[in-house]
Amino acid sequence: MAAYVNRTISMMAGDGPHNVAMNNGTVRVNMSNVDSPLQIFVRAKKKINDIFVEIDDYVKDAVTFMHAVSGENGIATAQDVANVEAYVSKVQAIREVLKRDHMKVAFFGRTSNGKSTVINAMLHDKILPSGIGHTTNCFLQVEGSDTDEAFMRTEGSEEKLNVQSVSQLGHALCASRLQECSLVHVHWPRELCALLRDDVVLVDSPGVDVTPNLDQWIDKHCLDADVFVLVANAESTLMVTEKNFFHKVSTKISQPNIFILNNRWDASASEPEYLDQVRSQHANRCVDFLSRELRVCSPKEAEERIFFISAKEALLTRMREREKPVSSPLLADGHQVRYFEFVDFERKFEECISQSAVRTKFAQHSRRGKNIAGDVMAALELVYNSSSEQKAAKVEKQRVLQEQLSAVEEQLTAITRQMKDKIGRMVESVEHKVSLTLSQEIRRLSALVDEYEAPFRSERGALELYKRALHRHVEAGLGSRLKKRLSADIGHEMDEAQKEMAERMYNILPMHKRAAAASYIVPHQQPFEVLYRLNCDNLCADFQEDLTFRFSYGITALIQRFQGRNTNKIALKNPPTVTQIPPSMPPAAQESPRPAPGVGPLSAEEWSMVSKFALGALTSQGTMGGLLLSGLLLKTVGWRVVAVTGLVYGALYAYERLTWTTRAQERVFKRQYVAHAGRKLRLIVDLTSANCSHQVQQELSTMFARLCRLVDEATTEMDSELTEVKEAIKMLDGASTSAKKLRNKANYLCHELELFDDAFLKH
Ligand SMILES: Nc1nc2c(ncn2[C@@H]2O[C@H](COP(=O)(O)OP(=O)(O)OP(=O)(O)O)[C@@H](O)[C@H]2O)c(=O)[nH]1
Repeated sequence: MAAYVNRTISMMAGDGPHNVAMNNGTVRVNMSNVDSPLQIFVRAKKKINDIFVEIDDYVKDAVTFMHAVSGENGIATAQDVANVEAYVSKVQAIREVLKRDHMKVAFFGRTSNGKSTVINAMLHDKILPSGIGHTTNCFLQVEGSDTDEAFMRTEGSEEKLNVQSVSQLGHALCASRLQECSLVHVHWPRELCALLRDDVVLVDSPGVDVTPNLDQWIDKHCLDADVFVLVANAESTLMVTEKNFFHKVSTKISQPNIFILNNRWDASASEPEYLDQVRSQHANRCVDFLSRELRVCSPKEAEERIFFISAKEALLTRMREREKPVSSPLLADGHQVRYFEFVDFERKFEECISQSAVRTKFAQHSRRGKNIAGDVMAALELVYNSSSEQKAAKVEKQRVLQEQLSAVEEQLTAITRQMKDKIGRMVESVEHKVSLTLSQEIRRLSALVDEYEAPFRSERGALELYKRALHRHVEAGLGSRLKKRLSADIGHEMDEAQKEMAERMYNILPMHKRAAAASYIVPHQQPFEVLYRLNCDNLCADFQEDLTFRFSYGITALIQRFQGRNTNKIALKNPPTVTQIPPSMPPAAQESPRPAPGVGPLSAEEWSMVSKFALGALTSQGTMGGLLLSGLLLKTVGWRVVAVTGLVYGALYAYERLTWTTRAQERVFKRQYVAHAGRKLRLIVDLTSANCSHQVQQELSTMFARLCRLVDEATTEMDSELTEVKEAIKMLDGASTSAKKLRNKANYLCHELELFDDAFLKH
């Protein structure tokens, strides 16, 4: 009772939630809901919706990111992507639920206690059918419509029905009755009602005394209700059927918020003498019911949830206020107090439903939002760690590659320089060796020619055949000798040089390229052979033998011998260079007369003139010279000495003439051939040795170039690998930065949800 008085005084003083003004006995209530406790729910809903929009964007960004770092990039697996992707639909589902989230209040009570009238009063309009007897046939849910249009829909149907038909459909007396458990949605323009505007949904029910299916009701219509209002009849008292219903509710719902309205309190105006006692009796029973029987609140809290009202008067007042036509009689005494209590109920109800709905609906959303952000953050954390680890590994690989690359380049430069020097030295050495060996072989050319033993005939045709065969013999003999002396030696040196080259290159090559270089280290199957061409046919094409018989002691031979000795003396005074004349010439070669023009006491021309003169003088018979010379000799040595000398001379001549056989001719031929071929071969010593050294240079340079190509391929591979590594580092850097940003955004979202909890859930 004290609470009732205090509440009434408070209301009268105008410090209630709605501004109240008295005007000619009519109560006016400010319809503005700016200060309404329902705004807590409205603001909370808006806030959590906004946060979930951000979570939605965040999860989509995370999915895009995960796709980008999966697949070829290999930072995230397909499973990681799928895990994050699953949150997109989850967030969408929560957003859908959030859109539909509202504050639901369900009205229960016996038939004709005035449930529909209470709802109509709260909505400031006569929306639901009411009347004496059993009126409400099914569950009627009044909710806000986003349009100006008022309409209704039956359960499971999208068809919009005229709202006027609610009085038929929901009326128990209507012919087309619905099942009592079925639900009819009544959509009423939000702008016409503050409660609906603030997402409050009011559910009217048939009387709890008209059905045995209370469990079905509860399962279908009560589990998501934030507040229950028991509309009792103040003219009687709480009935067992009503109590039973709420006992069932409290077994299925933990700590339901229950308000008890003792309606029809206007009846007390006709019996004012028992007003306080009846009120006190009702109040005590209700407090006892809530606190002791149902145990849903303390007795003190229960006192705050029990009201004595007249819904009929409240509705009438509000209809008048809105200047709606009403056919109601004059209001009974005390109607203002009852109206204030009705308003007080609304205020308490709003506070309760707002807080309850925020807690029951948004707490779980907030929790799920944090879980989602946390899970996505964990997935991103893994990506961040993975990308950071991979990046560190790539940076290390980049460092190693750069070091390898510069080491290979440095070593290649050094090896190239050293190999160039080595090849140069080898080329010089081979040139010298070939030159020396060929010269030595030329010196023993006479032995080689003497070894040739084909039958010799001086006839022209046979002689030509003999010459050609001799050319081939010399070619083959010289060739095999050179080959024997040079190839093995130079080949060995070549092998050693090539082996060294390959080994040094092998060491700077990466492992997978070494096999190719290793093939060069294996000694050659075919030994290196020096290639040269001694074409005696061409070389000695101008060889012209002279097989004419010449007496050794003839005047001409003597003069020539004398001339040759002098020439030799002259030649010895002016020794030839090594390349011109080898140090030890074969005797046959040395016998060959060589003119030495412009040296000595007599020039070659002078000697020629003298010999011609002498010959001319001695060989022309009957000339004055011959006579003179004969006379001079006879006079000086006597005719006997002349005769003996002539005899010996003639004998010598005869001997030589007789021994001028084919064999002797062959010897002369070979001597002439050796002299000529030796001279010609000496001319090609430099060329041949240069060719051989060039061949060696080619061989070594080609192999070195091949090895360099291997190194080049390796460095190219390393370069491209380095480029790939750099690109991977760039990608991983971007991935870890993005993962970090997204991870931080999850922290921000969790923080936002914490702020939401602080603002709306922790009071
Ligand atoms: N005197 C008086 N009559 C009321 C009050 N509230 C409702 N009534 C009347 O009681 C009758 C039943 O009201 P309803 O609102 O239809 O009652 P209900 O609980 O919805 O009834 P059902 O829909 O049948 O369950 C109507 O004639 C109302 O005018 C009230 O506070 N005082």
